Amino acid sequence: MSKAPVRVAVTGAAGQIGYSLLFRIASGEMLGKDQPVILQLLDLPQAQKAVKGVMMELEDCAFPLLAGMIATDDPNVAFKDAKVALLVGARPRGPGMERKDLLTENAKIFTVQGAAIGQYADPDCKVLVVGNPCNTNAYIAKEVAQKFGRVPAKNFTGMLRLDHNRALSQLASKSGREVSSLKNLVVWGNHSPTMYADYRFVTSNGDGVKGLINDEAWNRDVFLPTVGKRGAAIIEARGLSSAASAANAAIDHIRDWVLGSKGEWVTMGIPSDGSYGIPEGIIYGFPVTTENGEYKIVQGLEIDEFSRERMTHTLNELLEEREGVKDLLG
Ligand SMILES: NC(=O)c1ccc[n+]([C@@H]2O[C@H](COP(=O)([O-])OP(=O)(O)OC[C@H]3O[C@@H](n4cnc5c(N)ncnc54)[C@H](O)[C@@H]3O)[C@@H](O)[C@H]2O)c1
Ligand SMILES: O=C(O)C[C@H](O)C(=O)O
Repeated sequence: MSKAPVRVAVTGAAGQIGYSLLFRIASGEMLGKDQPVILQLLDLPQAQKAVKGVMMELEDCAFPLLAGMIATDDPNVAFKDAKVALLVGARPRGPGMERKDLLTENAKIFTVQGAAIGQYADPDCKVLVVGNPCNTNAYIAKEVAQKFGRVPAKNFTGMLRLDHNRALSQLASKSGREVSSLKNLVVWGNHSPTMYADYRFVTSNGDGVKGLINDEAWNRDVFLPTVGKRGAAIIEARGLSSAASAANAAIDHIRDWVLGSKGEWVTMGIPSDGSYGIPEGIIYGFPVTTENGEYKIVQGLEIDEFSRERMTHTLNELLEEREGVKDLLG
């Protein structure tokens, strides 16, 4: 017997990431090739015509798993009974802008959407915030949703997976090992240039990759800046922020959360439970494994002095961002 369809809400459906994301969700790449989906597409009133165009194209793909679609400019409608919510819609960064320039501009969107999720989404709705600054936007949505006591705080996550994937590719090319052979990477902290891509535990077919690379200066002077500033490099090159790779990371994040990471570490921005000295509630990139729709932080990793310094630096940025939005949260 075929499975009941799952409602997936996607905001910013008319945008660049939306255009890369929706077709992959409808083809079963996110929730599995046997899982029908109903897409609930949210965008601004002025973007509704473009959303209709995307829906026409989705129709023209005749995806067997696409069991229905709606388009709306009302968050209360978009999130109704959603089991997965991808919060993509927000203004992207342009050339020369830092992510924190977007903070107050985009923050208001996430108070409204947090309230809608808190009231109308499925109580087990898994929420991924992609719109930047995504950690703090996820924090806002989580805090607002908690006022309604339905969707738990742990279900609100931010996207660090693009940074994780970027770091994997850099490590594969430096070490000469296949990307698929690399295990146990962590990206700690904020999705911003302060993130700390920590490859101390990475192995490839049983070999330690740090030992294979054996170049501490490369870590500090090439690897960390390349991963941290990759978003800006793409904006510089394309004139637009990353879209297909961001959509790909969103698919990876939700797929692993829902279907399991099979023992492998993945990075998710999640509300801290106090692990590794990160204050509770802050949305911070942690290494997790996932099983049965739940994530668990990988515990017991040694934090050396360099790592602690980097983890504190990215945490401080998140604390500053939290301070910047505290008035919005009342
Ligand atoms: N976390 C990450 O790794 C990552 C990576 C890439 C991009 N991003 C971010 O994702 C966001 C979207 O990027 P994009 O390139 O698709 O942008 P885009 O400008 O192409 O599309 C954004 C869409 O969101 C819509 N929108 C704006 N406000 C909205 C609201 N209140 N409700 C619903 N929809 C709304 C716009 O109308 C537009 O259709 C940006 O904030 C960007 O910085 C994050
Ligand atoms: O860097 C940006 O502003 C876009 C996105 O967050 C990215 O990392 O590509």
